[in-house]
Amino acid sequence: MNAVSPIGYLDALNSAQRRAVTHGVGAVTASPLLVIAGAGSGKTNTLAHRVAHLMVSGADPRRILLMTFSRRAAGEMAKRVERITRKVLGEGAGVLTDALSWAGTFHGIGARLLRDCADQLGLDPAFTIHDREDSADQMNLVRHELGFSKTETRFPTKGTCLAIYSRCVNAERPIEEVLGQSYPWCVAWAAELKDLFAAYVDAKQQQNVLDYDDLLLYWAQAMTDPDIAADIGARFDHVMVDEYQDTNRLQSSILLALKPDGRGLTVVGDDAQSIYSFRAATVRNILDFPSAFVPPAEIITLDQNYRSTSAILSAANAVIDLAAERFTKNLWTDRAAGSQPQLVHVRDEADQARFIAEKVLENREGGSTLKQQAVLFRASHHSGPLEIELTRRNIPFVKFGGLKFLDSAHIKDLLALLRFVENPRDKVAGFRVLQLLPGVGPTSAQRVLEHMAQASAPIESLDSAPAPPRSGEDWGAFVTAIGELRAGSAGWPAEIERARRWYEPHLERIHEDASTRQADLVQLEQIASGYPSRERFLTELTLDPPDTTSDQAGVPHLDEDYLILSTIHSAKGQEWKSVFVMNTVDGCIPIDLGAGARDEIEEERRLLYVAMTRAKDDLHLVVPQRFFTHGQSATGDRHVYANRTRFIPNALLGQFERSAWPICASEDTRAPSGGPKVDVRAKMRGMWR
Ligand SMILES: Nc1ncnc2c1ncn2[C@@H]1O[C@H](COP(=O)(O)OP(=O)(O)OP(=O)(O)O)[C@@H](O)[C@H]1O
Repeated sequence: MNAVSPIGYLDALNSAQRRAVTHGVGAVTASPLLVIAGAGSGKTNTLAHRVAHLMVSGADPRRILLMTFSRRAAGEMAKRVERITRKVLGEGAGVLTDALSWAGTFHGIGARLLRDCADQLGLDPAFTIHDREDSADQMNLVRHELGFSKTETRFPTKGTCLAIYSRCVNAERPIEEVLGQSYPWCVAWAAELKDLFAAYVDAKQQQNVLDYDDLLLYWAQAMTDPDIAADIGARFDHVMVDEYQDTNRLQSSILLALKPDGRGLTVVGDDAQSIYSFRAATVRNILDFPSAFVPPAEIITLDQNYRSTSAILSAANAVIDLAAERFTKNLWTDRAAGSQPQLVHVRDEADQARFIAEKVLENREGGSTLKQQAVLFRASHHSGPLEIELTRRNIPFVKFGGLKFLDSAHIKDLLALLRFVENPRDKVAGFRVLQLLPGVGPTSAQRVLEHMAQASAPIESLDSAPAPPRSGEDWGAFVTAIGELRAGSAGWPAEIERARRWYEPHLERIHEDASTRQADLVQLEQIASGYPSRERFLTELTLDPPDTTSDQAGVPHLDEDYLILSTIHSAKGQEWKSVFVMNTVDGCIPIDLGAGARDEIEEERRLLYVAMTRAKDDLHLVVPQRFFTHGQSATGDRHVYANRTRFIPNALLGQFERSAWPICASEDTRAPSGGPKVDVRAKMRGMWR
């Protein structure tokens, strides 16, 4: 055992943090706790200490449920817990933290519990999970079958249908209300949409697939049975939820059903950072939490910010102070003032890109690595011109929140194959895989799937399936490969290599750039080796796909230096020495919104606040004055003028230092000249006289 006193590891915490960490520890069961943790106030640190402290004080790690916003956050939390626990228990800490197996996202935990309790719920535990794109494809199939794709006036698209469905489910609100408030142009289709959703649910059940929403919906439904709720609730002594401001109604119902009296329940969040209402998250969850219990939950507020200089914090406070409704009080810091955040006016997006690239290099000359700097933007496509500029100058960067690694066609193909093997009734996966074979189109794929659907052993039935007419030898190779994969003879993760060997000839036939894509497949194989089974791999990857290739692969990039580009949403929970916020103009932040969307405007304000509070030492908000309009030729020069974001009105300008780039004397600052020094015209005339 280490010489540190058992409680010494809590000395570095401030008193509010320490109260949050030790709340109820040692009592038979802790009363419910809400930690309101402002930006940079050490929320993650505090939660990690609480988990460690519980374990050090004798709590069974297998009975701790920790739910975070992303899988990455769960992983980071587990590492921190281990570091802290190690200080007290030395080497023995590893055993404890390894046993902390119930750490993950709401959806991931839901999937595990549903498989565990499948027989009680009438579910087949081999269900597969559809990601958003698969779900939209499934919705489209049903929409087509019901004849809605051929209506005279245009029926909502598959994406809109899925969004409406998802909103109803997650917000636990009737369709009429959702349509009236968020999709008024679809109100006339309410009856058809209900039929569509009913058929969509049937199709998923026939195929034994669950979509993202089902993971929460089925879990919540399961919890309405008192015996099942008691059984699941009794598995955990402590339930902790991070980023509670970004949970939805369904998640809060689940939580309250897990621990109806709130004992052992801790939620942590910040209402000022609630930015996921488009996924039906509601800030009401955090506000209503204390009064859900009798006696009400204890509230501990963390309001000391350790991250930012006081000049940055003061500007961020001023921005959020203008919010219509707010519950946390302003943060304070004892960090030095530092320089004021800069509002930098540039001519257009091209200048914005040049400015950022130059400044980033200048910072690097000054001793900051690229990784200590981040460029944040509201929408993924905003970074286009910057990506070009960085590439041109050879400045390496990694982008978060853009096109996901797993969205590429070849990765989706290979995953669909594995999913089809896992659950041969999964039509969306089957449809995709079969059409990889030469000569197989939707009709012959459909015929094979129907044949399989009628068989009790679908994969085995492939032997007697009608071979698609033009698939030739590839059909036999496909049936053999899929049979071997299903039998699992190679074992996991070796079987992914078998899958890849089957897929590679098709990859080469379908894609011209097959060799670059092959490298991704090898990388996928590496990622797969980090999971214990095919089922876990597919589940976790579908639920929380890596943002970028390097996000998962990590290791080869660790020593390299690169600039971070990120959407504001994906920057949540992170911090950098220098932060640049692009396009700080109306129309970008707030993003273009219809009139009357007050709640959405408020959320945009919080987004700017989240972006600003990511900065430790310096912050630049860049304001391009004009934007080229889309839909014109490359040489066209139509543009629109932009205004500084409404979230920084004139009254707040004192919080910022303003400048223009490139630096040139503007007209009104040029010194009056007192008339021309040389009368050139007179000289010219004099030449000939
Ligand atoms: N008691 C403390 N003493 C010194 N530094 C601390 C303390 N608590 C936290 N910090 C530091 O403050 C910074 C912010 O902490 P952390 O990332 O946990 O904040 P957070 O509350 O999760 O932030 P956000 O909600 O904005 O993402 C980190 O650099 C962390 O090391």
